[in-house]
Amino acid sequence: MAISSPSSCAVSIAGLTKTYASGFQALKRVDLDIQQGEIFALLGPNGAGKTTLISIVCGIVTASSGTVAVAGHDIVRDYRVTRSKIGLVPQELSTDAFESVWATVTFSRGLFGKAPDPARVEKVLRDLSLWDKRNEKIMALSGGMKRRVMIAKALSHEPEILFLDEPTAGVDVELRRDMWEMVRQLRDRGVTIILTTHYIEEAEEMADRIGVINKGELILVEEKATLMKKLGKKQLTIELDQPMHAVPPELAAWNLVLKPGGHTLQREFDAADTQGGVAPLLRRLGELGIGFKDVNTQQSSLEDIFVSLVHQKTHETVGGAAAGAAA
Ligand SMILES: Nc1ncnc2c1ncn2[C@@H]1O[C@H](COP(=O)(O)OP(=O)(O)OP(=O)(O)O)[C@@H](O)[C@H]1O
Repeated sequence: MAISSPSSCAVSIAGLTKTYASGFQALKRVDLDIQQGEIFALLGPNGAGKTTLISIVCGIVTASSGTVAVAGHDIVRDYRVTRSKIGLVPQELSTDAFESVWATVTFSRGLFGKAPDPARVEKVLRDLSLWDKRNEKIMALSGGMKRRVMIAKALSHEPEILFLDEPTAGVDVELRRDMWEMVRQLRDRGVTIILTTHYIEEAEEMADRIGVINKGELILVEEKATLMKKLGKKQLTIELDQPMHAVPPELAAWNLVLKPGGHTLQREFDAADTQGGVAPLLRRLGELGIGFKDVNTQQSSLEDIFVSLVHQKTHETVGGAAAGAAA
């Protein structure tokens, strides 16, 4: 039976908690809706609960409380339906080393009760540049190729939702780019993508929306562009012709910082403030006869934002105690 949730929701998570048998609480009342066709990146430090969250949605780990619906179907009551809609590329490469690429991907499709479809398997292998390797045993493949096989397995039954747990951990730059391209193509075909990553650059490059999880709590969910705008900072740097001893009082309104040596003035402002008062400041410098050689602005990256968010939260909640306790 379908749960009443907006039809555009690929995954709807409500009040989800998980306490492992050890007594460790890995998830604390997580609420999250993932829209159909979006790329959602889940960021968080080691041990934050990302894999636990994904594993619950995929039916590998049982929740302690709360509900999850996949395309409107409850993952416990309608587990057959929900599992057939999901593909999971796990963090660890786990597949039969002695099987051929072709056999293992074909077998994965069968696991979901889908009729054999060699044309479909061929397409998946070709899309992932694995076609030439189809008859090779998995153990003979490089780490990057094995990772592609894991993706091929996850796609073999044509899932609507693909979970990628650390898809590019330990892969080289070229394969990472290829995988990003492949993920975008899947999204363009309507597949919803949920990925976890430690590479903030990956989230910055790919995600439509970003969720940040820390110590089992979802501390933020935001459109990437909004997040960068809202929390991002810009820094204006002015390289002076002549060093100065102090910021002239006429420039007080701009809160400039004079760097040691007196050659550089800096000003930080919100990224949402597109002007940042730069033009009036430069005009004022001209009026005061202060010459400059160079002016540049830098925007903080998602990485800066992420680090400051998690750092801030850690200090708020545990008063500076060490994060990421061992299992
Ligand atoms: N089976 C288990 N029993 C007890 N604790 C567990 C179990 N599995 C995970 N944990 C703990 O739950 C917490 C969250 O783990 P999880 O693997 O979900 O984190 P993660 O965000 O995916 O981390 P990483 O980025 O390191 O993969 C960790 O502290 C982990 O040690």
